[in-house]
Amino acid sequence: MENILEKVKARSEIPVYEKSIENVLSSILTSEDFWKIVDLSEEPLPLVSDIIRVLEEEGIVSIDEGIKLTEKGNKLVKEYGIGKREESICECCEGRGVSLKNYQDILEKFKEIVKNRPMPKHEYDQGFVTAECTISRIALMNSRGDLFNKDVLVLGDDDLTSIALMLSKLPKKIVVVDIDDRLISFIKDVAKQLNYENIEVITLDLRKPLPDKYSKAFDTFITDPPETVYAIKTFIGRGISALKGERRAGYFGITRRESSLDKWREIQRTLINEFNVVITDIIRNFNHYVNWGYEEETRAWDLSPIKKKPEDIWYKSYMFRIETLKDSRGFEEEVEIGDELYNDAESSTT
Ligand SMILES: NCCCCN(CCCN)CCCN
Repeated sequence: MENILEKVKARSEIPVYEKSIENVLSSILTSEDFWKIVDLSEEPLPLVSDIIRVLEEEGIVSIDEGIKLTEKGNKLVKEYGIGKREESICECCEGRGVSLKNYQDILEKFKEIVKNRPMPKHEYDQGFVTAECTISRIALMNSRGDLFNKDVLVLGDDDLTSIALMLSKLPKKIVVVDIDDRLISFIKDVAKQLNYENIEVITLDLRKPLPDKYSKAFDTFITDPPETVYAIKTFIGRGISALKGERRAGYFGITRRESSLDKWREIQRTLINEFNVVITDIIRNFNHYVNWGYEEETRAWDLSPIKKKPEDIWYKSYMFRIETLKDSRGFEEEVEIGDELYNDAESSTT
């Protein structure tokens, strides 16, 4: 195992541990599909690709239709006591911990309305979550008292969470900002169809600070940012600076696909030490992303050992909930960056 670890370290910019290799081997015991192996391993996609390359060089896996252990590979996992990865996800809530029993009518209406939604754009790292996930977000936020009669801010909305919020009739007011005019006009049209007045929909580039009128104006924000350090500051930092004051809530998705645990620790440091908020929830794989269609254009495709588009949902993120306390603060500066907003050593689907 030592020599495998050294070889992967030589190839990858991403921190790699023995556990990273164990996670990949354990996932290969469960599935020979690359996307599923990435999903189960919970290591960043580029690192999984490097590990599989080294395992192939060492004759531990063979790659043809799928990724499989060789005789030598089976001996290795026995020697190291590595077993197959069993997830045991709850069939009822898909692991989210919220029931949609009281949200069935909203779910059906939402599915109907979004049938002709704008398709994901690679340019903006778009990739929307399933309808069940979007409505589960409403159930989750409502369960924490963060929606009823509250002012809610949606920072980036290719998921169309704002439409689910309108259907719920829970918020006092909704403000949606997005960089993509297709989404802005789609959401505006739906608001008109629903005769929903308490919503503002505006085009904004979050590299710039929010307009003053949105500073300290909201009780709750939700966002689903790219996962570079800049994106965490500009999406989540803006959200926090938009909250009215203490004991307000923020929700956002963070993946293991594009963020190593080393990056998770940096993100958590930023939340605790820079923004001075508290993390109240981290719900594993709460967000499930529908395959977005531009796979072949992404680095993930180049890194995949087998050029086969994913069939099932493999890309998921954890839902974080934070609350502000005394002297919590957001991020108000402008950032002069280009695609570093979307790309770093660990990203691969942006
Ligand atoms: N590039 C395809 C997947 C994008 C996922 N990221 C944007 C999601 C917007 N709904 C978010 C990753 C989790 N923060």
